[in-house]
Amino acid sequence: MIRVGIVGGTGYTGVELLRLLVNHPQVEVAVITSRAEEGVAVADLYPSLRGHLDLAFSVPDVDALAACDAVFFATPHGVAQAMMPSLIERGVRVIDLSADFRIQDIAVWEKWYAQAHACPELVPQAVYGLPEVYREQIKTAQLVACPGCYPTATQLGFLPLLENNLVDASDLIANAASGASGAGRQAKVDNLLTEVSDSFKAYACGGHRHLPEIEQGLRAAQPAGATEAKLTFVPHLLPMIRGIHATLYANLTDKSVDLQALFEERYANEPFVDVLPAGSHPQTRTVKSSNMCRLSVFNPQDSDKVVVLSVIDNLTKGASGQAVQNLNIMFGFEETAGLDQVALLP
Ligand SMILES: NC(=O)C1=CN([C@@H]2O[C@H](COP(=O)(O)OP(=O)(O)OC[C@H]3O[C@@H](n4cnc5c(N)ncnc54)[C@H](OP(=O)(O)O)[C@@H]3O)[C@@H](O)[C@H]2O)C=CC1
Ligand SMILES: CC(=O)N[C@@H](CCC(=O)OP(=O)(O)O)C(=O)O
Repeated sequence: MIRVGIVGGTGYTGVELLRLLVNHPQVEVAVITSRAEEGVAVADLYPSLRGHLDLAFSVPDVDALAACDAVFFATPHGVAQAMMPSLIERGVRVIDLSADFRIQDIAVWEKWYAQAHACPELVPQAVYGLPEVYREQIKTAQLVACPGCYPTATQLGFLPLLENNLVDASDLIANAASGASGAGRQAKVDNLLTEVSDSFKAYACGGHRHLPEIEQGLRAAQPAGATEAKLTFVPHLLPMIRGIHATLYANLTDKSVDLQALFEERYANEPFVDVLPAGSHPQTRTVKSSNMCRLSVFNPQDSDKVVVLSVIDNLTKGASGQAVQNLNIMFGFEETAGLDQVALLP
């Protein structure tokens, strides 16, 4: 049994972590922080957890967190980097759900997040928490930077094509649509029911902060000498609570490959990636509240285009579920421990 702490327990990813961890056989949630809700019982704020967790929110305290085996940060960007040196120094293993340690080039991070990075010296030791690529490094990592939600759906869809240099990497396109919980729990007019429901829009078409993260991951997957991956990424807001649907496009440079077999073989041993039978279209509701990514691959009209469809739950495989998957890998637990929920349907 390990003791874990969660910094930032009142947001959507915080409560999603709790939903998963209260059923984890090897984890005790020992500390959960909120400055605004200090002293409030978790089950009073989130009655869904009544009977599952007898713990109150406390203000973040380094000594209390350092007494844990692992600490999750489910906080806005900028928070984890400020507390990280004192936890790392004291030997705690940290899983950061925010963007603080995802991007290796500090200048790129500072440009997209419009702030100075508080501890650039720890960035090189952060392991990017996409188990389908970095499982071996995650096993021994002290600091894991969990991928963003759009980057998870997009990278899993493009990886088999880029790893095998089968497409023109200089012209990749991702149209991805997210449910409103992707924007977090803070009340914003843009996310009111009356604003989101019964409508559909693109946003951040001129540039979204997940673009450099996705390109970094895609480039790392390419074989030496391949044309550098460049992506046009357009996020959209869907009138639903959870889920991401990414539609990915690329031009094939090698048409001789059996795309269905390629994808099936790439993910054959992955517990949380499901390649659907040829011709199937994945739906977000088939992954809702589960840690699965479901993919399908098409070569429409036998053209030179490949289209990949990729769905995840932004709060589970896109955030807290993937964070628990990383915890399991780091501590040598069964990778699926606490994560075997079947999607909620309808
Ligand atoms: N929503 C999603 O689908 C996804 C979110 N993420 C990322 O996960 C992180 C958490 O997102 P989300 O769950 O939406 O929650 P929020 O970003 O709304 O963060 C909420 C939590 O952080 C705490 N917090 C805020 N500021 C500070 C601070 N300065 N020091 C300590 N604690 C602080 C808040 O508690 P209090 O202020 O009371 O202390 C609250 O519990 C973000 O970085 C987000 O980008 C990643 C993937 C997907
Ligand atoms: C719908 C919506 O607003 N989505 C958010 C996703 C951000 C997110 O979750 O950011 P990280 O994964 O980097 O933490 C957005 O586009 O800003």
